[in-house]
Amino acid sequence: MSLALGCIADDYTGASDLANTLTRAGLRTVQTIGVPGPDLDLPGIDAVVVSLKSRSIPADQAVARAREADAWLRARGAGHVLFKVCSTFDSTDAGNIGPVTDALRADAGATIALVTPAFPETGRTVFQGHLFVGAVPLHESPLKDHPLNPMRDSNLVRVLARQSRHPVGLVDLATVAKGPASVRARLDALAAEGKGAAIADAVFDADLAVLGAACLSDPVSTGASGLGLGLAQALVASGRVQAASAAEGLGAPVGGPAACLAGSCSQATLGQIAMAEAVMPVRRLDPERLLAGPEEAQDALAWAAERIGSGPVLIASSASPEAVTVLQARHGREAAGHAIEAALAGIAEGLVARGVRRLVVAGGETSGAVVDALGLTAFRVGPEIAPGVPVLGTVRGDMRLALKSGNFGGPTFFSDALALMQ
Ligand SMILES: Nc1ncnc2c1ncn2[C@@H]1O[C@H](COP(=O)(O)OP(=O)(O)OP(=O)(O)O)[C@@H](O)[C@H]1O
Ligand SMILES: O=C(O)[C@@H](O)C(=O)CO
Repeated sequence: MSLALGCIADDYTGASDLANTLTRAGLRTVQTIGVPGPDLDLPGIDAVVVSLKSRSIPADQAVARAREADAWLRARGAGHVLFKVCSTFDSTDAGNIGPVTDALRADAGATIALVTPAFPETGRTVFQGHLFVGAVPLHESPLKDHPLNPMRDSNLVRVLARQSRHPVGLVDLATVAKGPASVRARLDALAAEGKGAAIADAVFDADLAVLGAACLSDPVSTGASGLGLGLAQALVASGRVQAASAAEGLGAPVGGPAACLAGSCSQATLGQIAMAEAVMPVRRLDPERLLAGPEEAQDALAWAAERIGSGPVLIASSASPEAVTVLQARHGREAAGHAIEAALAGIAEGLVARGVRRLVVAGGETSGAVVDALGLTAFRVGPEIAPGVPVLGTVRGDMRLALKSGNFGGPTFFSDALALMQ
C-alpha cells in the first residue's frame, strides 16, 4: 500500500464528509475508525481518512492522537497529510486546530501550513480571513449556539492565532485568483516572516483547485473537505492518481431492520427530525430522565423493538438551543453532552443487538460515540446521500451506516438516507 494522500479527521462525520469528497474526485478511499493496527492492508487504495474523536477533547490528547495517525499514514507512503477540521472551524481558544496543526507541521519539518475551512458547495466561504456560513458571518450563524464549541469570532486569522504557538498570516483572494504559483510565493514569504500557518481565502470551487495545487508539495495542510477536493484534483491532474470511475460498490445489500439516532441539536437536524415524523415513528428522549439513569434508554429500546420489524424508527435527544441551555445550566455543558452521547451509544448497541443492520446517526460527537460503542474499525465509501454524507459500508460487509454532520443534509435526509442504505 502506497498512499497518495493521508487524512486525519477530528470527528467521524467530518471524516465521512471528506471520504465522500475524495471518492467523488476519483480517489479510492477508506475511512478508518481510530488509528488502524499494523496489519491493516488496503491494496489499491489511494487515500485513507483516519477518523479521530478529538475535536472537543483536551489539546494535548488531540495532538498525541493526531501524531499517532500521522505516523501510521506516512509509514504507508503518504507524502501529504491533511488535518481535516469542521468547515465551520468548530473549536475553542484552547484548541485543537492550532495545537494539532503546529505539532504535525513540526513533526514533518514543514515551515508553514495552509489552513482553510472553505467548502463552497455547502455554503462555507472565506474572504479576507473571515468565514461565512451562507450569507452570514460565522458569529451570526447558528454555530454561535453550538452546544460544545460555540463560534463567536468570524476572523479565522484571529481565532487560529489564539490557539497557536506561532503567528498566523493570510493568503487573500486576490493572491489566490492569480494561481498556484502566486499562492506558493505568498506562503513562502509568510514562512520567511516566521508565520507557522496561513488562513487562505476561497469563495469558489476553482479557488480550492488552486490551493490544492499550491500546497500539495507541502507535507501538511489543515482544512475541511473543500481543501480535500483541491488536493484530490491536484493528485489526479499530476498523474499521481488514476481517477477511479465512480465509487466502487459496497457489495451485496445487507438488508435487515433500520434505525436513526439523533444527538445533533443543529437547526438542520431539528428540521429533519420534524420531517421524519411524517414517515416513521419518532421517539423524543427526555434528556433529564436520560441523565438520571438507564430507564429512559431502556424504555426507548423497548419502544423500538416493538416497531423495527415493521419499518425504520428514529430516536432523538435533540432539542432547541433554549432547552439545551437550560439542561447545560443544570448539569454542565461537557458533562451533559458526553452523558447524552454515551446514552445514545448504548441505545445503538441495543438496536444492533435487536437486529438493526442499517443505522443513520446525526451529529459528529454522537457518531463518534456510537461507532466506538459498536466497535467498528473501517468503512468503504458508497453513494452520496447529500453533500458531505455518503453511505458507508463496514469492511466486514455486515452493516450500512450514514454519519451525518449536524448541519448537513436536506429536510428529508433521514428517509433519503434509508432509501440508499440497502
Ligand atoms: N437535549 C440536549 N441537551 C443538551 N445537549 C444535548 C442534547 N442532545 C444532544 N446533546 C449534546 O449536544 C452535542 C451535539 O454534538 P454533535 O457533534 O453530536 O452534533 P453537531 O455538533 O450538531 O454535529 P457536527 O459536530 O457534525 O456539526 C453532543 O454532545 C450531544 O450529546
Ligand atoms: O466540515 C464539516 O462541516 C463536516 O464535515 C464536519 O466537520 C462534521 O462534524
